[in-house]
Amino acid sequence: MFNAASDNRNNLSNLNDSAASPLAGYGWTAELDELFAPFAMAGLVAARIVRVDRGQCDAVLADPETGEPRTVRADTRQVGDADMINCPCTGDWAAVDLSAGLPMPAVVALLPRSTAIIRKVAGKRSDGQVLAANVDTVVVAASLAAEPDLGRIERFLALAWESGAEPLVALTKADLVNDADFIRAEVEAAAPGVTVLVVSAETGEGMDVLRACTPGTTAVLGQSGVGKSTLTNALAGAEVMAVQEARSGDQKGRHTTTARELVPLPGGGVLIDTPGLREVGLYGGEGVALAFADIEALAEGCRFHDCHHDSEPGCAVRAALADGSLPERRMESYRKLQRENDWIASRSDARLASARLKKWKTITKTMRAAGGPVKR
Ligand SMILES: Nc1nc2c(ncn2[C@@H]2O[C@H](COP(=O)(O)OP(=O)(O)OP(=O)(O)O)[C@@H](O)[C@H]2O)c(=O)[nH]1
Ligand SMILES: [Zn+2]
Repeated sequence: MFNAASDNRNNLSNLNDSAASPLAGYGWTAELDELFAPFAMAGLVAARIVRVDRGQCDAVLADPETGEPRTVRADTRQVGDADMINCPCTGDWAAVDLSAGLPMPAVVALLPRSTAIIRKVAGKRSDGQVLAANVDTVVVAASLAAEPDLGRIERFLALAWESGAEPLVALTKADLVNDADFIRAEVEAAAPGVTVLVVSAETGEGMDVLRACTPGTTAVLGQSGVGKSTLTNALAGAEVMAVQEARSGDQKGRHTTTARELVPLPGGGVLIDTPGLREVGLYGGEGVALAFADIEALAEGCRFHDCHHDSEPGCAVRAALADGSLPERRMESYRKLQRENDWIASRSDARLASARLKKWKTITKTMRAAGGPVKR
């Protein structure tokens, strides 16, 4: 006899198959096939989160009826978490319950992330916030139309390295300057091990190389007005993101992108456009060391392995500063970001300790209410 339920499950597992999956264009992989298998068995559907709002999200999934990618609005309250880092975000892979009877589809689980771009939230608090998940390449966009802010680029790169994704710098609006190569060399010195591309969405310069450098999932980070949305539109070959109206003079304009959006690209891969970030606080980790790999390598040559590069004899870092091969500006930037990282690390310890204390208090309270630990 025809068994609708098992037939439906077969369909679902076919749809979730990496190569055949309609979500292949959204970054679905064989590894995700495996991770998702238990959820597929439970009749849940795999989806990629395109954007999040309060308690809800837009997620793209393979429609079980048509097999075509479809965007659904889904409730995310079941996967909400007190720690913002664990909350759903753009780029997350999710298990969605499409069962009839629910007021709307619901996200019931998030799959483990391969990478995550995390910043410290703005202001004095030390909490982390995920900007995008499961990203392969982070494009740090900076405009050639203004003096390059190397410190800011270094900060974005530290964040990018820390995410686990591959960083890349795109210097935008090349059509507005004549000395792009000079600026590129300056930026390259502040970005060891990172490809620095010169692009113009206006003339198309460098866009093919950028396209070739960004397979899989790419997130674009950068200040407001550097042309992130324009890049996204150029790569998507369509007006998917609203672009600012040019403001005369500074080429900066007002803030337009308000949400992180995941956009499929015609040649494969997806792009996550992010709103221009005013504050990009670091959230600890190895990102700073990776972004300043040149200084870390110099420090290997210091006489003392715990050299602070202050007044110790035989300091290779100070020697490089003295002969000019390491710019003072870069050294100061390194120290500043390191201090920031240390501060966040001390705060995380404090936070963990207080969370543990709270948990302990609840346990003791429960035990007391129950008449103390059971004695045998
Ligand atoms: N000449 C020139 N102008 C560009 C280029 N790319 C972007 N612009 C202009 O720069 C301005 C800002 O572009 P957006 O793409 O909105 O910048 P954004 O980084 O997305 O800004 P937010 O959404 O606020 O974060 C707009 O007026 C664009 O037309 C380019 O390659 N050449
Ligand atoms: Zn030293």
